[in-house]
Amino acid sequence: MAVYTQVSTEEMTAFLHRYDVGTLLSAKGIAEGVENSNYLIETTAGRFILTLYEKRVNVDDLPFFCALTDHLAAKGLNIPRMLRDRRGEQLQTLAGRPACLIEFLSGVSVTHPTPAQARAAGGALGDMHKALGDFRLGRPNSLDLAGWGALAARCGADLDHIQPGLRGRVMAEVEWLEANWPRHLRTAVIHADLFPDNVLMLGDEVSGVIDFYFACTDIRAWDVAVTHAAWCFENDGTGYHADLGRALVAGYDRQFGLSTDERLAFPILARGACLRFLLTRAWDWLNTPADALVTRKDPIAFLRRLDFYAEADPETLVPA
Ligand SMILES: Nc1ncnc2c1ncn2[C@@H]1O[C@H](COP(=O)(O)OP(=O)(O)OP(=O)(O)O)[C@@H](O)[C@H]1O
Ligand SMILES: N[C@@H](CCO)C(=O)O
Repeated sequence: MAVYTQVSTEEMTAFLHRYDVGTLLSAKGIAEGVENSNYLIETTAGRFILTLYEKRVNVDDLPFFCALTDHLAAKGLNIPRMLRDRRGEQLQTLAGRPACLIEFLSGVSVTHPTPAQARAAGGALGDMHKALGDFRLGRPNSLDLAGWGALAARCGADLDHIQPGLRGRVMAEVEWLEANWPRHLRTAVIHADLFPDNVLMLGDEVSGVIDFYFACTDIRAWDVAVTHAAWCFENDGTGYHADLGRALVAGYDRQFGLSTDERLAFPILARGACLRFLLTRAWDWLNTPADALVTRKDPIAFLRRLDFYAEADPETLVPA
């Protein structure tokens, strides 16, 4: 359960008084998520999400995330806005943490997507990339190729405690990606973490995209590769579902589209995506405090995906 920071009822009540959102009826910690503390708040005016930003979110980046979500919501996409208090402020401090009150969107995250749902997710990603065409801000990706190398070095020999031989495999992959990374591809602002748990769905429709806290400027097609790796396998990384892969890319192509160069580089981008999640999960696996109410995610599930992409043929994976 991702509640790292406990907020007392008194603190919560005083916090809500800054906004025009009625009075507190209930506040429950949300079990899903690993990065931030999230509460579902019910007031006399409706439902809201309260997020307290933890470890990986840099407070200096919060204005970028506010501007990004405002931009996408203004374009009519189903993106929850970070609400403004009576003084017009979006960013707050609560229980000693940076915090935001966020619009609640209906919908559920799917655990076993159907091809129709994967197509809708690909379409939502394409819509986002289209809507970001005129977004002028940027944010460097701290979890890019250089960041993966640095994180791998910080995990060091402890990687072998997760699985014998993992350190050597990871270091070889970092080296291979450094030699082969498609640096010529177009960059843009991307979501960079579009896992099924960050997409809210009603039936086969996307009712919301959440969790923009890894959004950054990087290779745009890498966002498609991250989404592909997140949506098209069993949770443990076994069993690639080609029907989901085809549907997701078709949904994306319909709304935005991959170039020939992006298709050719897709397995390399996907290997980079797998390494990114393998490493952040490995770091969390090795460093999550014993008293944190959070379920650690399995790094090896992304090693299995990496093995798949290392053998994959771009023509089959993302046919034109
Ligand atoms: N705006 C929203 N409307 C409805 N539900 C939301 C909203 N924001 C978050 N949630 C719920 O809270 C859960 C956790 O949110 P979120 O994924 O942002 O947390 P996180 O700790 O940043 O997660 P992650 O591990 O995916 O990075 C989501 O799975 C969803 O159920
Ligand atoms: N979506 C990520 C967590 C956020 O980095 C994962 O499943 O590992």
